[in-house]
Amino acid sequence: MAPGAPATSAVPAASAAAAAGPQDPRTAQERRGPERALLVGVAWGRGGRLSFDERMEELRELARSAGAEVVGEIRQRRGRPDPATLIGPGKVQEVAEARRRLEADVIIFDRNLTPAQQRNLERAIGGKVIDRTQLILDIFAARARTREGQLQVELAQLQYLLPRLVGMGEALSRLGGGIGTRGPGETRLEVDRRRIRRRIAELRRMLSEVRRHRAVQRRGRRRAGIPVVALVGYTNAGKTTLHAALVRRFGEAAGPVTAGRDRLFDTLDPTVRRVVWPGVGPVLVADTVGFIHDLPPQLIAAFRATLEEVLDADLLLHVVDASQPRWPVDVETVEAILDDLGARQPRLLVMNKMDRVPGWGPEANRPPADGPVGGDGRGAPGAGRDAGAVRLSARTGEGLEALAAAVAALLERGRRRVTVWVPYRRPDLRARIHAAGSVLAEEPGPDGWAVTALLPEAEVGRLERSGCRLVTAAGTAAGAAAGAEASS
Ligand SMILES: Nc1nc2c(ncn2[C@@H]2O[C@H](COP(=O)(O)OP(=O)(O)OP(=O)(O)O)[C@@H](O)[C@H]2O)c(=O)[nH]1
Ligand SMILES: [Mg+2]
Repeated sequence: MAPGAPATSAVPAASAAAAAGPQDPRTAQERRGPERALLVGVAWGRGGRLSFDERMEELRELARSAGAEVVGEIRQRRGRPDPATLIGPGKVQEVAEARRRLEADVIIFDRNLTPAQQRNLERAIGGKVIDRTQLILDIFAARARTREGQLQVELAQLQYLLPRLVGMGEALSRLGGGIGTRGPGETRLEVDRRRIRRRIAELRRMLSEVRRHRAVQRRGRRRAGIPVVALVGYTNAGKTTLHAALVRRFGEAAGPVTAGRDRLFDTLDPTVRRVVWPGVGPVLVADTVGFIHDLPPQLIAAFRATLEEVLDADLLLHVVDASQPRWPVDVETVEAILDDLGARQPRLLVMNKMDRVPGWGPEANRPPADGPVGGDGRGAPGAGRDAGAVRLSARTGEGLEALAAAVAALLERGRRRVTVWVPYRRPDLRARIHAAGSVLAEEPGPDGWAVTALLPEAEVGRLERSGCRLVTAAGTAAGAAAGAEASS
């Protein structure tokens, strides 16, 4: 690979590109389909929890999910990263040559680049260089559907961009239209930076407005007292597929359910659907954005509010792609992010895609007679990360009953299912029941409400002392209403 060698290439698309000529104003995409990406991986020290291969495989998936075609991959192992260019100078040359040879439109680094490293690399390589964070931001930008999601992504992008605007034109021209376009002088840049800061402030204002609105919705939901179960987990674990399966199986009315797609970060905005959970009653099931290792900090910050809303749930179903040997690492990654977000509620591990695990049958889930459900089909229950997990296939629906039972048990844990009679003159007590537990049913009687709810034991005693009457320890709403009438 002599420097300056002619850009001969075995790639058929090259001839189309050559025919288009250097003056062709069309973008790479218009000329020849997907953007051609060259991946660069760097490993140093003992590496992280994922192997080099696993990280590069994930980068490949991310690039594919962003709509790019991966045309090559270059790796380097080093004692430590080069402060100026991350990879060594010789490797930079190799990447520059590969870019020309493979006619790559974009070089994607597996590691996050400082603004200076990115600038140095773009100069030396002579093409667009982006890092993993920017790749993920691009995917998010393409996926955001709700207004809040779009505002959050734009905010994260601008926050990422701001420190990269220092004395450079490439980053600006990369934006295409919109904020600050190509070839600015220093003065122009100053203006653009100001405009970006103004836009960031504006986005923050709009987001807080949207969030106020969400808070109102959430309060309404709390008042309704319906338990919320949120599906969380690594990207591509099968959350959306499981969400759809649950809605199909337990949903009230058949509505449009979107199926998950095999691409990373397919779901960006939380989707909440109401189902009737066996043994529990109405339950809201929320599908959420997937997590990934080394999640860009800008994105955590931007999506914090959305995630916190979801983390308000009564129970988290942590969905895992159990068909991947690396699943324990993914579990750790997700648990760590949940801990960071301050998630306190019970979590149930759901080992998904079991249809791909040889030798599995849904009977591997022990009957939910007592205690945590699940059990290891292959090893001793109670041992390892998957202790107490439920195994299922969201795709085939096998194992959904075991999940249903496990969730019902967890939602009732530490709470008692009671029907209490609340006199009409004590709306405060009715409000207290709503605040303290999950209301399953309410029926008006001649002189009070019969409220059936899952309540903490202590709260049941407090209510009795305050003038509520326990109608039945457990029973149907209809029976409770009859009881309330009889006792009035
Ligand atoms: N074989 C098999 N494939 C599954 C199963 N569940 C999901 N998948 C596939 O896995 C891929 C990802 O599924 P999704 O439901 O989109 O995953 P997700 O967790 O919602 O992903 P993000 O929204 O990107 O975080 C899709 O191609 C699904 O068809 C399963 O039980 N078995
Ligand atoms: Mg999804």
